[in-house]
Amino acid sequence: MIRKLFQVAGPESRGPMTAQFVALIVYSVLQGAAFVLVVPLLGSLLGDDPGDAWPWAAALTVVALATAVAHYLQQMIGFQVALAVSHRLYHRLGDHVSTLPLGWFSGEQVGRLGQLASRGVPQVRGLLAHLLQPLLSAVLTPLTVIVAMVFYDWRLAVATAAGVPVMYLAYRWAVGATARADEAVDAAAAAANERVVEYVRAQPVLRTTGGGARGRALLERSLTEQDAAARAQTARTAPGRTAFSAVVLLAVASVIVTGAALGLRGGADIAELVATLVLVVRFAEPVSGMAELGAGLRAASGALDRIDAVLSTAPLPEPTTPGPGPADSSVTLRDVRFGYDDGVPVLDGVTLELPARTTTAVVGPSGSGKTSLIRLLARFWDTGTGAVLLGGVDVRDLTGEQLRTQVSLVFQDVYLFDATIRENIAVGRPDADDARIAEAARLAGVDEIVARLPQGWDTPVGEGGTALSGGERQRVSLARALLKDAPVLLLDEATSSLDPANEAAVQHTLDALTGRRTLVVVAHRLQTVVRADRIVFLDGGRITESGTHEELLALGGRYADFWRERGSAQGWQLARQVTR
Ligand SMILES: Nc1ncnc2c1ncn2[C@@H]1O[C@H](COP(=O)(O)OP(=O)(O)OP(=O)(O)O)[C@@H](O)[C@H]1O
Repeated sequence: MIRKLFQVAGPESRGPMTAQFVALIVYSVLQGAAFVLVVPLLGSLLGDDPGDAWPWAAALTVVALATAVAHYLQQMIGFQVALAVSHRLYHRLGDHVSTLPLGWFSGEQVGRLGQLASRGVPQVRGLLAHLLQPLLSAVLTPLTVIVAMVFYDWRLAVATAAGVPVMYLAYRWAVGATARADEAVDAAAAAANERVVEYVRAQPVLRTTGGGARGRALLERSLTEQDAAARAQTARTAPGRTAFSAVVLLAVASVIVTGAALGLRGGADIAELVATLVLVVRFAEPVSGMAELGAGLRAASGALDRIDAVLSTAPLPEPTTPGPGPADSSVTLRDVRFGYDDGVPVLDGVTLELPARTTTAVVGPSGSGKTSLIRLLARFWDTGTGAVLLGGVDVRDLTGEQLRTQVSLVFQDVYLFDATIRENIAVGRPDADDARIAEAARLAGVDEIVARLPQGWDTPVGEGGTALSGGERQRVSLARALLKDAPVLLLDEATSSLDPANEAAVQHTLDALTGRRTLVVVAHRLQTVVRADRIVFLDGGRITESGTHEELLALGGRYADFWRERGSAQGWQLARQVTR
């Protein structure tokens, strides 16, 4: 865990963390030394001449003071290092995720990243600030004591050391049992949380369908399961903790018995023996404390693993120096094969030449790879084999900045910031003047939304844009893309916002851009499809038909089938073709 801590904290934190470890080691050894000095002190006090105790008392005072100073220093260093390292970790995570492929940012990853920021990094901070000291003291202080005991009575030292492996095994067992019980409690808590959120979110459905009682029963059941897991946790962890405490007590008792036997047989100095036994009892203190550290250490170790997993994710390779950049706004795919992590091919040998300033509609059944195709154009991922070229240059030879300048993308699931409409449009170009923002908004039909809202341009859109409808959000996103003014615009039309006002706005935008930009549109609107220079029909990751609307109708293939079946519909979805 300590190796991983150094690895995750990065080279800049290595120096301060080493200083913290040195301070911790010095403190733990001094603490052990202070315990050890009690032996000669007591030995002298109980011996023939108590006056011999003075030098030992002085030595103990000096070491005790040094221990107190070391304790203060290690605490101060620990807090400072913990703060600096957690601050650094936020930066490392932020810097690293900004180099990751856009495709990495799935909902699941974003959720995990949020958890890392809100809980994982603070857990690592807690490890540095609060857990390392008791952990190192639990190991180093007893070790110092055992080494020192060899000089007083090697037999007692051996008896004490013999208990260490047994205590270690008992500790592992106790911590293992706690870990398993905690996992069950965490899983039950997560399930109960999900149910609570689901119950709240599903209120409209539950009330309108009369399913309230059933929804509540599901919630009650998960809460009961959570209670049961918490009760089982106590039952499971109690034996381990009790066994560990018992083993520590037994180890101490066996040393006391050994000491007593040695004393009775006259093999040891009684005064030193009594003092050594006091030492053994103190030895048990930091060791017993270890049982309390298990849960915190496990949580911190899990957080380190998750942070390491993010930091180890390979970034998108980029050229270090910018090359010549795209010659024009043409788009080319050359025998592109691509699949996600599960290895199932999503695009299977796609070749396309889209000349500059043309409009291409990509259509096909759900799951045929349309969204994946346009996301590859924006380099969300790199192709498995084949190449994607913008203006004749492989996207892998473009710097991030060159790619961002060349391409704008309007997603289906538009994300708006919790800011005003104006700020949301200007997000990619904060320096844009009002006239340019107004022009982009007019082209995307946002001016009409603004006119309806009491606060106009300064209307806050709420978290994620919830104050606007899906279609309105997509229009704001379109205006944002227009303001950016990239030569290639990729648009994934939202099926969820096929209302006439939105359709007219999107069409207006596309008409205004036709012949001025290279447009690639995952199309769900008939208008977009019919007016495109070229329609590409994707099925099972392959281009099965390609041409103009008239050419594809004349071909009499799947596109023509669709046209005949749904030609009069406002919006459409193609069903996956079932082949037997
Ligand atoms: N991030 C992802 N990870 C794993 N698989 C994915 C991911 N995104 C899409 N897929 C899978 O890839 C295949 C193609 O998906 P894609 O979204 O490109 O299709 P589509 O034609 O745009 O579908 P739709 O019209 O329903 O949006 C589907 O089987 C989908 O489940």
